[in-house]
Order: sequence, then structure tokens, then C-alpha cells
Amino acid sequence: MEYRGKGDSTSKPVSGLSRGLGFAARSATPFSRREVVQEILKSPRVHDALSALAAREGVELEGIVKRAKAGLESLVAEQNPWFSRIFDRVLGPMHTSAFSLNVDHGALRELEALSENNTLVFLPTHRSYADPFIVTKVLADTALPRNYILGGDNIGFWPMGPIVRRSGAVLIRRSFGDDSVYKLMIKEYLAYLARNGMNIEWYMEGGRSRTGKLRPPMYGLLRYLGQALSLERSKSVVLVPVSITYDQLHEIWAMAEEEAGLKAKQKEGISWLASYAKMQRKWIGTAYVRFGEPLSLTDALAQSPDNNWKIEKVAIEVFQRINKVTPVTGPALATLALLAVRNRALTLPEITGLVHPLLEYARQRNLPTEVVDELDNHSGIESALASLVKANVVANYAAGREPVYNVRAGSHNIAAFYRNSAIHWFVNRAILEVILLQTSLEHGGSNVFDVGWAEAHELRDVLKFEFFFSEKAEFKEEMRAEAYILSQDFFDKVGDPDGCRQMLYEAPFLIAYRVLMPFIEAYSVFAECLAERGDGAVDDIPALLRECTVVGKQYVLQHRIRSPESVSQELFKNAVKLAKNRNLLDAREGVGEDRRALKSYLCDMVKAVTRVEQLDIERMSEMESGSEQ
Ligand SMILES: CCCCCCCCCCCCCCCC(=O)SCCNC(=O)CCNC(=O)[C@H](O)C(C)(C)COP(=O)(O)OP(=O)(O)OC[C@H]1O[C@@H](n2cnc3c(N)ncnc32)[C@H](O)[C@@H]1OP(=O)(O)O
Repeated sequence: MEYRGKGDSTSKPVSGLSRGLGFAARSATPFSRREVVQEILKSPRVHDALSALAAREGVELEGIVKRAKAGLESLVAEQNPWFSRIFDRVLGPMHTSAFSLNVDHGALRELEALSENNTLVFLPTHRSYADPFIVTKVLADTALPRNYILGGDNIGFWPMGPIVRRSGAVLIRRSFGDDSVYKLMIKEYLAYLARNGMNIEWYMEGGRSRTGKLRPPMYGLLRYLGQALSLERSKSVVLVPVSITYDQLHEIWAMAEEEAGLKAKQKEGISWLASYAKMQRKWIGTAYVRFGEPLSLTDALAQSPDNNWKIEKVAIEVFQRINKVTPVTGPALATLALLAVRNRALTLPEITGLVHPLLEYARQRNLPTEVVDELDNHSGIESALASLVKANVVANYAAGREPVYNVRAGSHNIAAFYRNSAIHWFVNRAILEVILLQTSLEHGGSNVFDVGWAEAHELRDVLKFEFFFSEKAEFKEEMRAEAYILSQDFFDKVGDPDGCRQMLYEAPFLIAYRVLMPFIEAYSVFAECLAERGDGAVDDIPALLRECTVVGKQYVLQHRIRSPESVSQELFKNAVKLAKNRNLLDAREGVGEDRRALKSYLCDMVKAVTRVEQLDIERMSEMESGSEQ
């Protein structure tokens, strides 16, 4: 599947001059940007909606129409063959030359067929500025038309803005609060694109992930598209989940510094672009592009149109489908092994000993492991490590008796980013280990099974803003399957605390502390800062987040928390979502008590996860001493 695409989007000839230069476009917008603006504004429906807005806001219709026109002019894109060519041939390579591509071509063939009778909306993961260029390059080698890509207007600077707006990029404000006129124009433009059968693309995470795993989705554009579909008849709209997983990324270093609060994000601009392009010249690995099972938005909404809850479910389903096709990569497994050992350096056989059981587990579960087959042997693991050493993520000390590897000081967040691309595959297993050990210790032989389920659901509920869990009934089935993988005799042994411990002791690997600890620790720092606010309202969320960062840094220095990657704005923000979901942010009687309860639950969870780690250390040292004798 490995190939280096040409990035050529030509197929249907356009003008003679363009043809002479080899220029063409497959889905050039039939009208200019100005004509599209006019067409939308002259629609009686839009006129009525704008009149209603003018009446509601008590202002002249003329002023509202002006705002609508200005909004639309900033939004509407065209697919001019000349500019599309610059996008593909100049901007594209500036972003993508760092990667080889590994693409699921079978899925692309199916999408080509699907595109004939449906409008496709591509919803890729967002890890790099290269993402939209990679998707464009991949689609260019198919019969699929070029997408209209919705992106933040932070990339509207000269010359980027003028080029991308004429090659299909729809630049939107990052946030538009209660600007009803702008929202209406977004909906109408989406309706226009769907009506004309244009394929669309946007990045639901609303920005590049800073942790390497999926961010919670933003729902606005999906909601507006849903509303646009209810406005008129258009082709059926099908959502296409897209996973782009990188072996490694150059820009991760800057993101990690921003995330740890060490550096402000550099504003996108011409000098930023120059340095970014320079960095991207160096090849760094493969980008894997996978397509999840398409999902009909038209069908989903037909059952309950304009329903917020429905939109949320659809978005989460898209993310679950992305997770299902996201491959396990070499760097993900290597960092999963190295981050487990509190910065102790490991020999190659030790790393192999940690990676192989994970590979075996992944194969047992039929996970997408096709890109890590080379890790079956020492040399494959060695080359995965070598690429991490080259990128300064891992240190290799080779002057002693045998080479040893550890995560470089200061590179934990980077290593965690790569580990997190595959972490979702191990979350249920991690929950099983923690709950099994905890309930067997705390509840002896009695009722371990029922208590265990309840505890597993509780932990799932705490982590639901980090991971996209299946619905409760399905989650239970998944946990059952995990239990059988842990031990064929699970349900015979689970009633007996010794049996529970024995199952864990004899498992090929334990993973809970490698997967869950950063999240539980970050949430416990947050819960502590929240609890200190007693019964009062939390009005200043940014101040709370800053406090979490500084307290977290102190705890890392004191080794009171073990994972430096726990000090993450992204994780603290998800903890805010949890607190909001549990009504812990507003002032009310008893809220202080509830906040303290969350803090105490998370402290207990840190201890429970640590117990799994201790058990793992114990059994590994026994195995080592056994093999030495
Ligand atoms: C330097 C350059 C290099 C790279 C050069 C590349 C150039 C090559 C191509 C260019 C393109 C690139 C693309 C890059 C990738 C990005 O740029 S990513 C950043 C931009 N993309 C996005 O933000 C997309 C996702 N964002 C959204 O969907 C956001 O919701 C919006 C539409 C931006 C609005 O955000 P907001 O103003 O914060 O509002 P929000 O709270 O989300 O609420 C909006 C609506 O959603 C509803 N909503 C909120 N929560 C929910 C919920 N749970 N359930 C249902 N509805 C909900 C709200 O009720 C509200 O509805 P209304 O009340 O308006 O009816």
C-alpha cells in the first residue's frame, strides 16, 4: 500500500490555456465567488430569514443584508484550476514532503462508488497542518472530486488566504458566538454546497490534537449542516470518517511546548509558513490514511431532525468509526513500552519482551496491526527505536555492555503523543485490570462480580470525555470479551480474590498504569484545585486551568505525580467538561461536598492504578530472578 502520490488533481480538461499548461480541475465551481454570493442572497428563503433577523434585532434590513453579504464574501470559495494547481504543486509539497503515504485504496474505490449518488462529507482527524494537503493528495489519485475544505480563518493570511480560498478552502471564524447573521450564512452556504453535490471536508476536533488521541468533537458545523439539509432537498449526505496517523511529526515539538505552557503558539503568517516548510523538507516517516465505515447523516436525521442529542450521537459515532480503523504503529507500541518503566533504560530484549505480548493481544482482537508486522523480530523493533532516537524522542546509550534505550529527559510529552495514537485500543483492558484488582482487594470474595461492573461503569463515566466508549450494553459485552482474553477461566475465578490476583499475575502483560495514569493524575490535580473553591461558583475557568498547570508542575517535580504528560491543558479542559457535566462548576448548596467526593474518588483511582503497577513490577522481578536461576 506504500506509495508516494503525485498530488495531481487533473482529470477533466478546462480552458485551452489551462490545458496547454496541464491545468484542469474535476469539480471546478460552476460559478465565480461573486456569482455564488449573489445566488444565495437572492433566494426568497434567505431574504425572509434576513428580514426576520432585522425585525428581531430591531435594525434596518439594509444593514443586515450588508452583514450577510460581507459574511458570505469571506466564506465562499471557488475551485479555480490555476489556484488549485498552486495548492497541489506548491503548498502541498511544502506540507507533505516529510511523509510517505500508506493509504487504504480499497476503501477509496468504495467511496468513488458512493460518491455517485451522495454528497460525501470527509471528517478527518487533525494532528498536523499537513492533514488537508494529504487528504487532497490522496483524493487526487481517484475519481472523486476535489473537496470544499472548511478551516479556521487563522490561515487567511497573505498569500495563503487568497490561494486556498480559490482552491476550495472555506475559511470560517474560529468562533462566532451569537452572530445570527453569520450563522445563517454558514448554513445557507452549506445548503448551497450540498444542493450542488459538492463534497465537503472539515476537522471536527476544531484544532490539532495536543495529546495524540482524538479530541472531543465540536458540534456546530455538523448541526448547521443538519439544519441546512432540512431546508431543502439535496442529494443524500454521507459522513466519511477519516483517520490520519503519523509515525512521527516535526511540529510536535512546538505543540508540546505550547501544551506545557512553555511557549505561546506562533501566529500563522508568512514567516511561520517559511520556517514550517523548511522543517517539513526532512522526511520523518509514514502517514497512514484510513477510512471508517461511512454514515448517512440524512438517514440519521430523518428519525429526529434538528435534535442536538442526535448530532452529538452522530459525531461520537464518527469518532468511534475513526478509532476502529486507526492502525497500531511501531512508534506507538515502542513508546507504550518505554513510558511504562519510570524512565528506566531498557535493553532491546527487554523492550521486545514488552512489545510482543501487546502485538499478540492486538492480533487476538483483530486490531489493525498490518503496519507493525515488522515488530515481530528484534530488527523491526530496533528500527522503530532508531527512528525515535533520530527524532530525539528516545536516548540510546551504547557505550556499555549492550545498548539501552530510554525516553529522553524533556521528551515525555512527545513520546506520549505517539503512544496515544493507539491508546484507545487498550482502555477497556486497562479498566478491567484496575477494577479487578481493586474490587477483589476491597470486597474479598463477596459480590466481586456485581461490584466490579458498577465500578467499571463509574470509571467509564469519569473518562467519557477522553475516550469514545461504546454504549453501556455494548461496553459490557466488550468487557466480557476482554475478560476472556485475560483468562479463559475468568468467570470461574472472578469470585475468589486470590483467583483475581492470580489472573493478573499470570497475564502476558499488565497495562493499566501505562494507559490510564496520565488521565487519572491530570483529573486528580484538577479535582484538588476545584475542591479548594469550596461551595463557590467557578467563574474564571482560565484561572482554574492556569492553577492546574502550576500545581501539576510542582507535583511532577516532587514526584507526587509520575507522568509529566499529566500536566496538559487539553486534559485539564476535558476535566472541566466532566465537572460541568456533573454540575460541579456552579455555586449551589452541597457542591463543595460533591467536589471533594470527586477528588477523593480520583485519589483512590490513582492508588488503584498504582497497585496494578506494583503488581506488574513484582511479577516481572520474580520472572527475571526465575530466569536467572
Ligand atoms: C498555516 C496554515 C497551514 C495549513 C494550511 C491548510 C490550508 C488548506 C485548507 C484550509 C483548511 C484547513 C483546515 C485545517 C483545520 C482547521 O482549521 S480546524 C479549525 C476550524 N474547524 C472547526 O472549527 C470545525 C469544527 N468547529 C465547529 O463545528 C464549531 O462548532 C464552530 C462552527 C466553529 C462554532 O464554534 P463556536 O462559535 O465556539 O460555537 P459552539 O459552542 O461550537 O456552538 C455552535 C453550535 O453548535 C451547537 N452545539 C454545541 N454543542 C453541541 C452539542 N453537544 N450537541 C449539539 N449541538 C451542539 C450549539 O448549540 C450551537 O448551535 P446554535 O445555537 O448556533 O444553533
